[in-house]
Order: sequence, then C-alpha cells, then structure tokens
Amino acid sequence: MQVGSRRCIVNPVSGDGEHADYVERLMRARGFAVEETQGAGDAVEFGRTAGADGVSEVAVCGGDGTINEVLRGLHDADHLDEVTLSVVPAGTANLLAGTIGVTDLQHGVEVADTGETRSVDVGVADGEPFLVSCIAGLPADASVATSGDLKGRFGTLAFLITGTQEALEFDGLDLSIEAVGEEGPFTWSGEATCLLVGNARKFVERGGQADMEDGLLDVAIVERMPAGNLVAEAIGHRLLARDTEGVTHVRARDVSIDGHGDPVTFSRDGELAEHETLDVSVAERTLDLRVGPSYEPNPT
Ligand SMILES: Nc1ncnc2c1ncn2[C@@H]1O[C@H](COP(=O)(O)OP(=O)(O)OP(=O)(O)O)[C@@H](O)[C@H]1O
Repeated sequence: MQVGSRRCIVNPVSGDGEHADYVERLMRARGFAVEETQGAGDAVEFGRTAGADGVSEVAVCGGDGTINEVLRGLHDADHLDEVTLSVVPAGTANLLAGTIGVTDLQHGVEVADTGETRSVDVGVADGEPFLVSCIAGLPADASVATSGDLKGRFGTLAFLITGTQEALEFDGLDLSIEAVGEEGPFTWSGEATCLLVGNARKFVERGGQADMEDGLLDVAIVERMPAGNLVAEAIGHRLLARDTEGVTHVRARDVSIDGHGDPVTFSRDGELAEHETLDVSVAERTLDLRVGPSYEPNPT
C-alpha cells in the first residue's frame, strides 16, 4: 500500500507520439512515478496495479482510448472511488480533456499537479466504465471507419470526412429504449440513425460539457432520416438543436437498449463492443477528477 503516492501512465504513441519525454520529465519533477505503455491493454493493467497498490493519484497521458483503459483497470481493482484521476492530453481528439477544460500538454501537467478536484459521475455500460459517452449508430461507425492513417494526417477532421461518407451508406438501427427519465419513465422505439448517451458531453443545443455531477446521462436519439437530409442537417450544424424534428432528448439514469436480436456496435469512450441489449447506468459522483478552470459544475 502506497498511501499518498502519485503515478503517471503514459502512452508514448498517442496522437503524434512526440510528447513522452517532455511530459515524463515534467511529471517526475512533480513527484509522479512514470509508467510507459508498450501496446494495447497495458494501460488497463497499469490501472489495475495502481488500484491494487492503493495509489492515490493517477495521471493519464494519452488520448481518450488510453484514459478509458486506465479507467477500466481502476474499476476492475474497485479503486475508482478512492483515486484522484487527471488527464494530460496527448491523443488525437482529446474529447475528455477538451470537455473538462484541460487545453494542452503543459496545462494538463499543471492541472494534474494542482488543479481543482471535482467528484464526478461515471457511466457504466454492461459493467464497464466510461466518462465521456457511449454511442451507437453513425458516429460510432464513423470512428471505426476512420483509419489510423487518415486520423494521423487530418486529426479530428477525419471523423467528419468519414462521417459524411458513412452517412450515405448507413442503414439505421432498429431500437427500443427504456429509461428512468428526469421527469419519469421514458420509452422510445423505432429506427434510429444514432443513439448518443453522454456523461461528460451533451449533444443537444450547443453541445459541450454536460453536468457531470447530477447522476444523470444526457440521452439524444436521432431518428432515421434520409442520408441527404442528414448530411444537410449536419453541415448546417442544426442536427442536434433542441427543436430539430426527429431528435429526442432526455436526461435519464438506467437506460436499457434493445436491438431486437441484431448486434449493435457501441463506442464506449472510443472502445468498441457489440451488444444485442445494453444497460447503461450512472455511478453518481464516484470519481475525483482534476479539472481545468473552464470546467462548469452546473452547465446550463
Ligand atoms: N506503446 C504502444 N504502441 C502501440 N500502441 C499502443 C501503445 N500503448 C498503447 N497503445 C494503444 O494505442 C491506442 C490509441 O491510444 P489513444 O486513444 O491514447 O490515442 P489516440 O487514438 O491518438 O487519441 P484519441 O483517442 O484521443 O483519438 C490505444 O488503443 C492503446 O491500446
């Protein structure tokens, strides 16, 4: 047991792969022991070991995939509610970091050292944790189709390019959804283009950071619409405006999704898995997370 210890898990190949030496030097100077991953899955193991060792502060330097691996390891070790987690963004999209107000590597190092700590919700899908979102349908498929090469060259723009290509071919999902909504039971059934379940992110109105401390998930269901309309809506940035026809939005806990016998691909913070049915819940204010100054405890 190493009470009071600090550990930093670094994925040296995240993003452009040029951050490791720089970040490791800065983190060591702030009292973090550094561990470097050598391949997929290592960060899960490092997270598990950090949990088993009782490490009190874990910083993750990498992209959203690496953060999710560490989160899974800490969850496996039953240590999520005892650790303070921080993020030093070195990935391509860095969705979590962007959402909690951590802007770049150097800022991430400062926040990991002395940033404000908030107790935030952790989403749980099929027993596995996520922080940002759990999504099915077009965005999830688009992220599968985004090749590493394209991602490397164009960064986040690659999601948009492949997203548009995929939109022209996507068939839709046949789903039934039941949830405990903020204002009572919620059910939805039909053909969807996508289902977006956000913990740190919301997808309607202006999007951006969701309330991460309310014990609720932000659920948006986009009904299937002809691909031409979909692309036009997306280009006009109107798709997830609250009043868009065909978009249902509810804040809920305990969301059950049924694909009617067809496997549905879900992306849990970028980690892909197929499920015919999926239960998503929230572990309310379970994780202490260091956040940047622009993090909003109560976003409107
Ligand atoms: N040393 C390594 N060599 C190759 N792959 C690795 C290594 N360490 C970890 N990985 C794998 O690299 C993958 C990508 O990592 P990560 O998500 O951090 O970066 P990214 O894809 O650039 O960023 P983002 O998820 O923000 O788009 C992870 O799936 C992880 O398992």
